[in-house]
Amino acid sequence: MLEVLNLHKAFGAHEVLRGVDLTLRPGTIHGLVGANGAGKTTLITCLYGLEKGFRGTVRDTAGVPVRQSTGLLPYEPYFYPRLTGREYLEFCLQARGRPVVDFTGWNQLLELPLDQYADEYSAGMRKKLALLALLVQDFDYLILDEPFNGLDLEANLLLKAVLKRLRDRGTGILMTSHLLGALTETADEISVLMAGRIQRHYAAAEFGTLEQDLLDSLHREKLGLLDALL
Ligand SMILES: Nc1ncnc2c1ncn2[C@@H]1O[C@H](COP(=O)(O)OP(=O)(O)OP(=O)(O)O)[C@@H](O)[C@H]1O
Repeated sequence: MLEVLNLHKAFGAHEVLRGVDLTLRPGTIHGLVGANGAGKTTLITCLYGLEKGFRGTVRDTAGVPVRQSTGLLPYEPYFYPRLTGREYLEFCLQARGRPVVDFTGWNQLLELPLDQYADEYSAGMRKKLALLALLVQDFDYLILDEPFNGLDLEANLLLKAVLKRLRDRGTGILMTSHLLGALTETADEISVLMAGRIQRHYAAAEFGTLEQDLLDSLHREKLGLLDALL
């Protein structure tokens, strides 16, 4: 299980995370929602060890380093210039000391031009390539920052099916999304990050309440303001 306990992170005087507790169990899809700037990406980068200077505990309870057991899909995947899609995939595998496998099967699904330079891909193709690099490896956990963003309709549908299958095979998946429908269709639980903490945690049976809660707060705060403007 991946475990985050009492996580605090500040950028200068700005306290972004103020005691976040979160767990990611194997065979579970855990959705993370929160407003723009709530700290979702910060939480993920702390969890993955890309951010320094945080307080609190971040660990895989199996005693394995998180980066070893876990694959990360960053919000904006980065590719080195003059590396083809295929070379990028090979690089990802070799960097982890894994044998280079045949990408044909997975790429029949994603249909990427693997022999073109990855830094010349469109935004959606870049996201697909970064996903492909995770799918060809066998991670215990996946952390996906906005995985549906930029994907075309077919890839969106495909990704939902892939995530459910991985979950059923035991992978633990933490993902952020602003598309509530994508989360409620796939996730087993959803946490809401607000004011630096997990304000509420919803089990699948309570997802209807989550939508209603968000709608209620929107009606109360923003739609009231809109009434005054239009
Ligand atoms: N390197 C940084 N230096 C200073 N402030 C930062 C840095 N990274 C993030 N922040 C701030 O931390 C806060 C949380 O940012 P973060 O990217 O984690 O939010 P988010 O929930 O992922 O937002 P979004 O939904 O827009 O992607 C924001 O106020 C942001 O400006």
